[in-house]
Amino acid sequence: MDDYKFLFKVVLVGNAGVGKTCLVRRFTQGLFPPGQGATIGVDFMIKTVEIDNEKIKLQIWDTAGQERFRSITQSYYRSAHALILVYDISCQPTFDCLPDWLREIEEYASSKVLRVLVGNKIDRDDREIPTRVGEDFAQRHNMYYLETSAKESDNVEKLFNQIAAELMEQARCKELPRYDDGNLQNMNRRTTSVDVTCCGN
Ligand SMILES: Nc1nc2c(ncn2[C@@H]2O[C@H](COP(=O)(O)OP(=O)(O)OP(=O)(O)O)[C@@H](O)[C@H]2O)c(=O)[nH]1
Repeated sequence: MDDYKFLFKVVLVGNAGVGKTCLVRRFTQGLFPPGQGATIGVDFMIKTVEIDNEKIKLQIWDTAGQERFRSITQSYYRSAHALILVYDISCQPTFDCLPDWLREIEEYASSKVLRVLVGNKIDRDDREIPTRVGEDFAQRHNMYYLETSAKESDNVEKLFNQIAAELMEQARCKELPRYDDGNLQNMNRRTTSVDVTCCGN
């Protein structure tokens, strides 16, 4: 029996190879897939989480980073409740492309979408983008910020659970709650609500 109270759509975007598929697989299946091939078009997975005794179903859309799939992936932005923009902390070009991704998001996503910037692969010792630089970028663009490792499972549960909690709170209160545990940094209060699919209504 599919007894969830909320259904939220979360879409991951970002350059090819930054680890979007690995983040999704880590969260939904608890594994770090070996020899992960590039995503073709769009893929999706489901996971139900429980927050404050409420079941929240997350429909997680994993988009291809490769340019040639861009027209397909753009069509998935519109219905997203949250967008996770991923870069690789050990690969400067993936960070340099963030403004291009933001332009895409602005053009194709809802203005109400919850936007989260994620610096992935923090297990690597060849970091090129300091945490502070990622945080600054997120703050300037009104995004949450979190660093993760899909490989080591660092902050992956936290990323999706915080998004679920935040969206649920927005859906309930029609505005952002006070956010004081510091888990997702650079929080800027938003006063918008999201259109939420809620099976209880
Ligand atoms: N060290 C390390 N490697 C990672 C991590 N996440 C992903 N990778 C590696 O990065 C490569 C690309 O991972 P994917 O998850 O396929 O990247 P993607 O963003 O989905 O790529 P596209 O599907 O082409 O858009 C793979 O070789 C992964 O093993 C991580 O947290 N740490």
